[in-house]
Amino acid sequence: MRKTAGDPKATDDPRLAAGAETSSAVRLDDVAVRFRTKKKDVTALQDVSLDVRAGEFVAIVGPSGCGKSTLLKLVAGLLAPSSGEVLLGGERVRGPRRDIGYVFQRAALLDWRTARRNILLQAEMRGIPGAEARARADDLIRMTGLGGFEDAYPHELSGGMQQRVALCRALLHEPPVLLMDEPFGALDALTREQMNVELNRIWRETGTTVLLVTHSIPEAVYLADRVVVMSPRPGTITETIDVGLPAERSYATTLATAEFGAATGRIRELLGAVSAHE
Ligand SMILES: Nc1ncnc2c1ncn2[C@@H]1O[C@H](COP(=O)(O)OP(=O)(O)OP(=O)(O)O)[C@@H](O)[C@H]1O
Repeated sequence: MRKTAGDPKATDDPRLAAGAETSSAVRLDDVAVRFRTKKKDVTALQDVSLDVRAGEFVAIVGPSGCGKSTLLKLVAGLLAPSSGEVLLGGERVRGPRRDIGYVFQRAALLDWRTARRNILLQAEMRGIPGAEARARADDLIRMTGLGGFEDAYPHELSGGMQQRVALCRALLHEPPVLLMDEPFGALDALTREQMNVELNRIWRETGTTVLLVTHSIPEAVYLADRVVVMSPRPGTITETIDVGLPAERSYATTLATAEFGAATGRIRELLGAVSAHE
């Protein structure tokens, strides 16, 4: 059951649109990934099964090299599983998917384009009509607090602002699924907190399903409905933790809740137990 602060029926949360609560947005069935290199074979993922509901926010944590990025690449169709099946919106993923948004640790903006034109690049690549794309870009610029910086070039923006531009670009085509690979890892602690608060709001406003890879346990618990904890390579899912917090979360209040303490404690225990065996 999705958690909301009040009566779910009384909200106009887009994530509660007809049927959205129960339908599967992303599904991995008994997936394994093996890489063959000249020197050795590496099993990156093994026995991974995961079902993410439409509108859900799932965070993935685990030790370095456990296959978190590999998992996102499978969902994006950038990589095929060695065995098992990956489904996006109920459809088997057979190649690169256009109906996703992807945000990486580095914003990867084009230096010679303004913030606005970096965002609109997504529309150009997809052939989204100009007027529609501009209106959507304006909405996103407002939503992410970039107003006033539309015409700035990347070097004139802070790291946090550059990541906001990358987020707008990833959301321009209204993807049902947003994949985020350690998107705030390069930001200072304060900016990272601000970005967490903004991402929580954007997630609620857009109704997008989010898969977030992060090395930060507090970030995972503050943002997610569920946190998937992975084991070292070959990456398997050790445990999935239901955070049990309402979707709308004030930062300071959330960090002081018993649910936040219990979830972060459990994840630390799992990851600690993992490193003790390494
Ligand atoms: N194209 C590839 N060829 C060979 N091995 C690969 C390839 N891509 C990933 N691997 C290996 O698969 C394993 C999982 O890599 P992946 O990048 O998914 O881990 P990760 O959990 O995201 O790591 P990190 O937290 O350090 O970013 C690693 O051992 C990595 O070296």
